[in-house]
Amino acid sequence: MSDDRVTIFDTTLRDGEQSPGCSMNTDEKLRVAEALCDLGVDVIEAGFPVASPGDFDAVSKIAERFGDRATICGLARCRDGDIDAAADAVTRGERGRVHVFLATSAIHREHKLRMSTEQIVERAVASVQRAKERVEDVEFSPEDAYRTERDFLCEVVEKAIDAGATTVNIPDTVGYATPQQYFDVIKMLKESVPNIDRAVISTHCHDDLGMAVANTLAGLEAGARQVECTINGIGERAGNAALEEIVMALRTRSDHYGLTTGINTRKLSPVSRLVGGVTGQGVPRNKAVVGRNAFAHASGIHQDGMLKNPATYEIMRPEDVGFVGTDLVLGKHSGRAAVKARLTELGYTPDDATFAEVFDRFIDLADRKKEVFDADLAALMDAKLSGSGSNRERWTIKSLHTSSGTTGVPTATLELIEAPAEEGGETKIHRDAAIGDGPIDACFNALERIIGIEGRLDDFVVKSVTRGKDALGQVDVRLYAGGRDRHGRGVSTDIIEAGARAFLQALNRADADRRDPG
Ligand SMILES: CC(=O)SCCNC(=O)CCNC(=O)[C@H](O)C(C)(C)COP(=O)(O)OP(=O)(O)OC[C@H]1O[C@@H](n2cnc3c(N)ncnc32)[C@H](O)[C@@H]1OP(=O)(O)O
Ligand SMILES: CC(C)C(=O)C(=O)O
Repeated sequence: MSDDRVTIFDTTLRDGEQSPGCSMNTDEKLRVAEALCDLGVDVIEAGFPVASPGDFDAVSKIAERFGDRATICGLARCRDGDIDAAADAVTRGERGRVHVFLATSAIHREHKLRMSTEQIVERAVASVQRAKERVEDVEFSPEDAYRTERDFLCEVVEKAIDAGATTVNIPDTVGYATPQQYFDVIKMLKESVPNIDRAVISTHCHDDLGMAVANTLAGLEAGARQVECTINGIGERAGNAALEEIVMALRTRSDHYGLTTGINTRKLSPVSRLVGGVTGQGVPRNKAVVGRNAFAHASGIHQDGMLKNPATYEIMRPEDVGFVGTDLVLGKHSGRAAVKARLTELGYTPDDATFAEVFDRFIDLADRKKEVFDADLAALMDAKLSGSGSNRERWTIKSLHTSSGTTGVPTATLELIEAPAEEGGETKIHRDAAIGDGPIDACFNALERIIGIEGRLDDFVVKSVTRGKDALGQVDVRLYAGGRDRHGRGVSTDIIEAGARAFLQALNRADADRRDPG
């Protein structure tokens, strides 16, 4: 491999699986392994074969089926049984790797392993040699390498390479290093270990302080050429470095890193969804690269920028990571540009006056609803278009208040704006209140009194435009008024308001005929 090509070692099926609640059965592991091959990872760490017969079976089957598409790796402690199990499983396929590890930091040596430094070196060397008898491709990890004394780390790494390790992995097992510190340790190994050129240096960073990806990238800058990572960053505790973030950082900032991978980035989002589904650990909306919000824009200024040139607010193209496209989410922070663009996409070409009115209704709706969907916007537009035909209706609602319940008389208090008949004329406000059989009936009675036209309600149909508790309700009314049948439509998250708007639209039509009978 050329010196600028980074080996992607995916450990979703091993370290990722160690994340609480993320364990996978053999079928699930096979599905993920196939997706990882399609994605183009170089090495799949498929499991820890000695851990259970099920894991042995999964690693063996993955090696059999996919060992010709990626190197399949099995993890082993420095114990003969572990190494033999890992070798037995991975050698079922064409390209197998055994990954042996042994902790080297003082705290792990003294409290967990209860071994001296001499014993550690001896056991590491013997284990690498045992693995080497079975496979050519052996990786060695000094667990908790970052917290290991530097001289001792150099010694273990050198001896592991002499024993046959072709990859030396430098784990920041507890996610303690900062990017600069991780850079320094990799650089130090490159400069101080005499035989380091005979092995690939690998990174394995945990995310306890949220620095796993930054540390991994720092490791690459210092000379590492393999990265261990997982889809969606799943793994022990806070997780591992996220594969999708590393790959897209290298690609997007190739000007800075000058490194490449063999990953087909268009598969990143599908693999992320697969792993999220199989593990039941969904991807947070704001997750970099693969989260639902990664290419979604909700604020008007950003939406306006995106419509003018996507490069204003996106540094990657959504299609390049497998998203259909940018999502301009309509809501209370949206501006005119985004709403107009969406209406055009939906096939509407409102004139300025119609758009101004629909935009006002949109903002009013967006204040009550988390997200305004296409169907909501279409309903606002349709309600407007099914109006009197003139751009501005003579009567519009300024405010509406109703009271109703199991006791007392339902009442409605309404304020209507009466638009001037001619340009430059005076706008008038009318107020009235009425009672009725229910709050909607009370609204209708108040509307009739203010406008001075009576209607006989023949039909009242209410339906929900979208789903959810805050869905927009649409009311269609048919009433006989001014000697004719009239239709009216109103939409609102409040069904009483939607009914009043529908009734008012029908009365506006009757009023237009009254004023202009011809
Ligand atoms: C940083 C990492 O991610 S390391 C990988 C972590 N992954 C796992 O643990 C995989 C799931 N684990 C398992 O299924 C089990 O723990 C097994 C099968 C590996 C071992 O199970 P058990 O034999 O019951 O041992 P247990 O888990 O209780 O303790 C671990 C033992 O391994 C020893 N050990 C830990 N790491 C190593 C190592 N790299 N090499 C040799 N021995 C080790 C511990 O000192 C301890 O030994 P002890 O029992 O003599 O005190
Ligand atoms: C086994 C090693 C590589 C590991 O997972 C760690 O140190 O975090």
